[in-house]
Amino acid sequence: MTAELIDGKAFALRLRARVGEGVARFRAAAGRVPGLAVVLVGEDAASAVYVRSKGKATVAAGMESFEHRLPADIDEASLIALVERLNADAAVDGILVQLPLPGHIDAARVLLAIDPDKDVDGFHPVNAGRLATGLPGFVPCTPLGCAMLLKDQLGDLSGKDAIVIGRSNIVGKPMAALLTAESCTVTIAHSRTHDLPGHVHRADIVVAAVGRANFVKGEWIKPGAVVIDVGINRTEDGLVGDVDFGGAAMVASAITPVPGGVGPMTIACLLRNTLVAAHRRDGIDYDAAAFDGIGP
Ligand SMILES: Nc1nc2c(c(=O)[nH]1)N[C@@H](CN(C=O)c1ccc(C(=O)N[C@@H](CCC(=O)O)C(=O)O)cc1)CN2
Repeated sequence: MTAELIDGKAFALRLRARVGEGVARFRAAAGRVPGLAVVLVGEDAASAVYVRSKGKATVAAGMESFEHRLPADIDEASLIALVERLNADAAVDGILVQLPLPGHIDAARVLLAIDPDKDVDGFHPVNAGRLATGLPGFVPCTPLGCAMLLKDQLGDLSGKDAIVIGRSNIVGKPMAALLTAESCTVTIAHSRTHDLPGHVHRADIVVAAVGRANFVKGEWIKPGAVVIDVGINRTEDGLVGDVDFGGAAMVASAITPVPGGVGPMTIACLLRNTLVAAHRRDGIDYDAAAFDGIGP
């Protein structure tokens, strides 16, 4: 292996510590602590683990955590009614509905019910529009974390050729918008892309978010490229990313591991977004650019 390992776990711990300091300053200025409400529907084991981690991290940063666990057979109207109560709750700065939701619930309708100014996941179409047009809003946590790692690794991203493999609303599209805002030349690749290896081979930055184990091969990577692996695939060999790590690490200049790369950044960025939400709601100045240098 020749690539440098991008330690997302360590970066996330530093970011969480900075959020904790920001919470202490907010508390002194506002006389209250930020609050994050997390809604979990059903018994999905991985989701339950993520929700528990979010609650613990929220409390560790000095914020208040409100956890709502609902049965898998809850109807959509009752879930939306809970979201509306949280929208109106003055102690709640951020609202997050853990995904995936059970099949009988239309996730898009539920996300639409969240007040965009409390949408710390950044999934509401209003926040997608704000990101696309450069207005202040909330950026989804996983791509925000990827962008932070990239800027930390490369500094100025301007003029870099970047490829984002995957076009989901949660990762691919916001990732492409963030890279565009950083003046990269961005290709969004997907299942219909012709000559994917050729596209990847031209990129200085590769962000893989396809959800297929070891999908991106080492020989596709341009020598010296930086590779960000968003995939979390459970296989018989354990947890692996979307990138063939062994092959890619031979040619890339830097690469995120799975686990310990992008994943931990997701929760750290959620705390960061919640702190930003609290500042905005109370009209307290918060220089997000000075804090992490990324995003609106
Ligand atoms: N409402 C949301 N739902 C989901 C999101 C989200 O951002 N908002 N993202 C994912 C799940 N997720 C957080 O919710 C998440 C995934 C992975 C990790 C992480 O730290 N992964 C570790 C490995 C953990 C493991 O062993 O399973 C790593 O990569 O090192 C944190 C959060 C889908 N749903």
